[in-house]
Amino acid sequence: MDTTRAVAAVEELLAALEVNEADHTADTPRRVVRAWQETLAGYQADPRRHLARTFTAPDDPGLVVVAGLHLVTTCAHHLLPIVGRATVAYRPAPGAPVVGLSKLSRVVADYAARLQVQERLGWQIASAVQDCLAPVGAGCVITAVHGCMTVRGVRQPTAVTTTAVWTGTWTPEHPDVEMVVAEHRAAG
Ligand SMILES: Nc1nc2c(ncn2[C@@H]2O[C@H](COP(=O)(O)OP(=O)(O)OP(=O)(O)O)[C@@H](O)[C@H]2O)c(=O)[nH]1
Repeated sequence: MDTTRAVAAVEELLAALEVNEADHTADTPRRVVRAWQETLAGYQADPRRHLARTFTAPDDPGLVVVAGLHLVTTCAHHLLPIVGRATVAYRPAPGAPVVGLSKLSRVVADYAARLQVQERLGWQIASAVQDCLAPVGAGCVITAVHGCMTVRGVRQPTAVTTTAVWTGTWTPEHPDVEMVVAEHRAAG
């Protein structure tokens, strides 16, 4: 990120919006750029790196579901927050290794630290698990509230959006998928 240019751009934005709240906005350009550096940190490295370290597992480790992951990302269309929760799941292939559970959360957080649309975010997460671990199936369910639908525009403060992506042999009718969806619901 070109921070000097970004600070100048926010200064220009405030000037163009004709807002000046004296000492309250004097340092706002620098604050805003620091916030964006944090918000967009996911562009700095490949989120899939978190799936490189694996551990041996039983021949048939069964279904792995991590539900209730807190999710904050940014709408690519309006630059407003999307806040919700994600569930990541996979069924390791027989004899295949597994990853540390926290790494699934790290993958979610890294892809979320980019400008996103919800469908693509879920697809990127599920695809990372599928491509890196080659499981029988993988999936990602996201339920989120979009700032662009709540604080502006259609102003629907109670609207929540749920998206689901399945990869490998998983289809919406697969029994594993039913359990993943149930766990996602149960996680609130
Ligand atoms: N599919 C999808 N759409 C999204 C997501 N986030 C925001 N949007 C939508 O992106 C669309 C952008 O539409 P535009 O007509 O270009 O923008 P707009 O005039 O601000 O649209 P309104 O929100 O209807 O006022 C809106 O319908 C948003 O609701 C997302 O994650 N997935």
